[in-house]
Amino acid sequence: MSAVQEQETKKQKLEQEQEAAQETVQETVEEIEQEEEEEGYTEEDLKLGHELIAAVIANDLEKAKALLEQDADLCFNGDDLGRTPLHHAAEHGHLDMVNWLISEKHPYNLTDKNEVTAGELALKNNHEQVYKVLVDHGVRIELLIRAMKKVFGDEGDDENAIANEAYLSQKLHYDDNKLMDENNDAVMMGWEGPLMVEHAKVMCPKEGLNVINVGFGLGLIDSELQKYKPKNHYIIEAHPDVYAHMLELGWDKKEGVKILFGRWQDMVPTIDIQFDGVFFDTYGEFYDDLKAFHECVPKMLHENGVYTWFNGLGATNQFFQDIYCEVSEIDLREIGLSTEYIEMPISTWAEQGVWDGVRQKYWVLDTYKLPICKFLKQ
Ligand SMILES: C[S@@+](CC[C@H](N)C(=O)[O-])C[C@H]1O[C@@H](n2cnc3c(N)ncnc32)[C@H](O)[C@@H]1O
Repeated sequence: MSAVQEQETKKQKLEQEQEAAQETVQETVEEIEQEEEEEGYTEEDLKLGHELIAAVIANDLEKAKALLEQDADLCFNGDDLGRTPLHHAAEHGHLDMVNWLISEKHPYNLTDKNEVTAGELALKNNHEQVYKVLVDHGVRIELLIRAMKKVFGDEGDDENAIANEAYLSQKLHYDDNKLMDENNDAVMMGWEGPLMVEHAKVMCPKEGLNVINVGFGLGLIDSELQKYKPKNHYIIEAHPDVYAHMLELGWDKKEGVKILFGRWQDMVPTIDIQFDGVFFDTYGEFYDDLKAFHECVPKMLHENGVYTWFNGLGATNQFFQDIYCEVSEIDLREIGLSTEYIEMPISTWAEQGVWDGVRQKYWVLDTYKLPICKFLKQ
């Protein structure tokens, strides 16, 4: 067989495999949709479901296995709180039961009627080992989903760009130390001030450095960075209202400051200097955008420089935050950067009246995990 023929055969085989895999995914999606359509449980389902929950609470693995064989719903959530077997196993700290449930493909991320995850129940009840198993499993699943998206393609990229464009075309307003969008969602809030002080400190520990901030918002981090008299202080900002606000405040006239007005996706490729400190904090973007920015960093960062980013990953759920922080660390390691999370207490978000007039609270955690990324040592 010639090399060309061999390649063609391989290509055909690959195409067949991809088609078969796509069909399997399609079938699974259809099955899930059908299950979702079927409303409520039959009496038999309820009986088996409650028995399964009882077996899980009693840590009776054999009984639980037998019930599953009799077709009990692995994710039965018919109790008052809408908690699944994994919630109950995690709450009671039954490690073997947790391991069995996830081995049976119980999703790790189901929430109850109060948006509580199994992981949070393990954490709240100090079941450290169970919590670690759940976090590790969550990380594995997220990486697997990532790998599948790579193989089968992901429409997410286009959707992300559309969401960011939609944000950028909205009218914004500054209001009482907040930057708000048209829907009264907060783009940036003053309670984040202490976080910005720390980010500035780690990326710009002395005077005369080259620094860049992506996303001006309230200008909190930029005001902090100015205190260290940077030699070059680049700021990328894409929203016309924010840009106009920056000009009103005279940011374009500050010594060393260079404003790049546009999306970072378009501005970063135009930059021809390297930075001692890089900070990233945008809005109307998703994890894939953050990851795409991570990938730009090795070109922008001086060999001894520090890269840090606003860590709002899973910020309304400690369990999800711990999973996404690990996923991010893995993503960053893949592009040659180490990550250390410095934990700092944060309480300003919980002060009286902070969220008044804000449609959706985007933060509930008492600890902030501030990421410090550097080039991995060879
Ligand atoms: C959360 S605020 C930044 C707050 C800032 N760290 C501070 O200390 O005040 C996010 C900013 O990113 C800007 N932004 C959103 N998408 C952007 C993009 N693709 N490129 C550049 N800036 C963007 C927003 O307009 C907004 O000003």
